[in-house]
Amino acid sequence: MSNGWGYADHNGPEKWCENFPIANGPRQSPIDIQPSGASYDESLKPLKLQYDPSTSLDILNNGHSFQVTFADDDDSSTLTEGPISGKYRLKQFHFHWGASDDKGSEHTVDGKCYPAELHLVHWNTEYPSFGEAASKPDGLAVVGVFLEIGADNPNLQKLLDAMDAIKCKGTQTSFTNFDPTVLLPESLDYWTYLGSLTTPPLLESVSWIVCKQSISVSLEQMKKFRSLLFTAEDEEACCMVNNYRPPQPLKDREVRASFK
Ligand SMILES: Cc1ccn(O)c(=O)c1
Ligand SMILES: [Zn+2]
Repeated sequence: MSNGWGYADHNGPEKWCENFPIANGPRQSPIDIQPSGASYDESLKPLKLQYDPSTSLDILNNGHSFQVTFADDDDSSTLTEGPISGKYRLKQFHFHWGASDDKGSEHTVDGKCYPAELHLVHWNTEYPSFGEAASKPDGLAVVGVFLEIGADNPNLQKLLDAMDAIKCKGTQTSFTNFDPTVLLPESLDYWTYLGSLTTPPLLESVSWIVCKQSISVSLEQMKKFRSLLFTAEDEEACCMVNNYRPPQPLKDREVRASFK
């Protein structure tokens, strides 16, 4: 396809259903989380995130976001407990953000948008690979963390410093010895529901785990996110902003809370 999917009017979220009809499926993401409609489930366990910094490999501009990819050939970096059963391996994390501070997150809370949202993507080791897991209803688990405008967040700085090397689509650079734990909020209280990838192919294989507490990002740091480009070096430059899918219908799903 000449113009693959993206976030512009001609290839953005409103058009994805043309090539990915599951876009109108029963368990699509993101959603608007309404805390008053979420049911506290005392059987939900605390999240257990055990990451080994030596598994971080590189940082890449893939033309939709920037992502840090991890070695996932053993159980060095895993998510267990929480709402899931079994063990899920960390594959990558990436962000979604807006052109201005009033939008950018994918999930919203009672309609509130955050300027950005972090996704930590894990796959179920019941299956042989990420690719296999991505097509199974319990194949993936993504931890979402909201970013809120506030104080400069020193834990984002290593990511921001790498951005000059990945300005254009298709560029990547080594990104080693990074522990994603530093990106998590103090409290790991969460909402959880069954959903999908928020980008094509929009597969309905994700157990979503959205943290109630946000982490901070400064206005200057957000400007750095917005300095990335959707486009390759030899194309007309287009700023990487508004790379988020809006909330989708909840349909016949419940959202559970790990906290009262
Ligand atoms: C696997 C996957 C792909 C895209 N996005 O946005 C996600 O959050 C997770
Ligand atoms: Zn995402």
